[in-house]
Amino acid sequence: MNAATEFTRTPVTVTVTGAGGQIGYALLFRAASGQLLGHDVPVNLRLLEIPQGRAAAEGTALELQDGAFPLVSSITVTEDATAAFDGVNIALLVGARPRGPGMERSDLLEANGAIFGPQGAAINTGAASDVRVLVVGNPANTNALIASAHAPDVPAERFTAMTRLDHNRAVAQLAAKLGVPVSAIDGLIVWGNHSASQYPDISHATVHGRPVTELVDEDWLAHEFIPRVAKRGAEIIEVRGSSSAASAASAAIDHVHDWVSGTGERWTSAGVVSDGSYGVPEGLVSSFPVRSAGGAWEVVQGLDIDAFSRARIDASVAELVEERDAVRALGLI
Ligand SMILES: NC(=O)c1ccc[n+]([C@@H]2O[C@H](COP(=O)([O-])OP(=O)(O)OC[C@H]3O[C@@H](n4cnc5c(N)ncnc54)[C@H](O)[C@@H]3O)[C@@H](O)[C@H]2O)c1
Ligand SMILES: O=C(O)C[C@H](O)C(=O)O
Repeated sequence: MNAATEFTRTPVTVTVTGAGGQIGYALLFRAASGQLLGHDVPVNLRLLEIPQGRAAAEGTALELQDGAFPLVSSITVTEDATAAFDGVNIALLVGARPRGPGMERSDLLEANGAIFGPQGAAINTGAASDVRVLVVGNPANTNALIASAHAPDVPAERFTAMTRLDHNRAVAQLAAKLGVPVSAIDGLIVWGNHSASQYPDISHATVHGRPVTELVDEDWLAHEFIPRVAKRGAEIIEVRGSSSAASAASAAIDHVHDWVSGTGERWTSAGVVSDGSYGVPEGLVSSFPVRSAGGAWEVVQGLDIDAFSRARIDASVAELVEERDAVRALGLI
């Protein structure tokens, strides 16, 4: 729509599913402004919706046009996954089926399998060779596993799940407790599933280079910090009346930006396919401590895991194994 005539770079194609929803509304404007991929990178924005969400996505597209973003090369709204993912470089899979009244967890997995399987297949067929996928829609880790299983020609490490919101929440809680800016904290980790079983781990974290474990007590850690971070999604729903949206969009921007641009020596957390590191079964999409270099995530290796951490990592990974086994039993992977 807006011709990015002054940019000589080929536009990067960014597809957002669930584009008519809350997160889509917050995410697309930041992608349009250059915060996702850089302030010199033009973008083609593809907005994928289902019929019920189409009008909202069309409205968002009109507002994106009205933003007159110099980096936006084109805006397309579609209900066709094949068209949405044709040539896609960055796929942000946000649209998902929320748990409805009377729905069991297996119903939720099955309903989302029907979304993420075909979307994975459409990515397999049409995506650009450098495609990078971030799954935001819940249950994010297992949805990423499903999508990846339907995209055998795309390297599994290109499918990731968002645990950056959990990471950011943990950093913010710790910074508030210690009375320091968030930028002073490094080495924090979120392990496992994006669910209440996740383990926000401070045992390797530093503040201004000093170990955080010297500054907080175990009681606060076990009874305040860990449950507060792990249940923050529920707290937001209770206070706000709907689930986190702008903070989730912000975390998605952080995840993709760091993936593409690199983290340097700093760590963050991301749901990535396990290579067996830290005893997490190979092939599961689990949250790990990661750095990004050369456009690829790498798990930070060689960390000592104490008994307190081991038990919590194992519990969250056990939940991921259960989810994987459930979607396997349903024939979704
Ligand atoms: N990983 C995280 O940290 C995190 C954080 C917050 C929310 N979430 C999850 O993100 C998802 C989206 O949240 P939201 O607040 O934007 O929800 P929302 O209900 O406002 O929007 C979701 C949109 O997805 C659309 N949609 C459903 N199925 C689709 C499909 N097959 N293809 C394309 N679009 C489809 C719906 O029509 C709707 O417009 C939810 O699953 C939520 O639980 C994850
Ligand atoms: O917890 C939820 O259902 C919403 C989301 O995953 C969140 O972490 O805010």
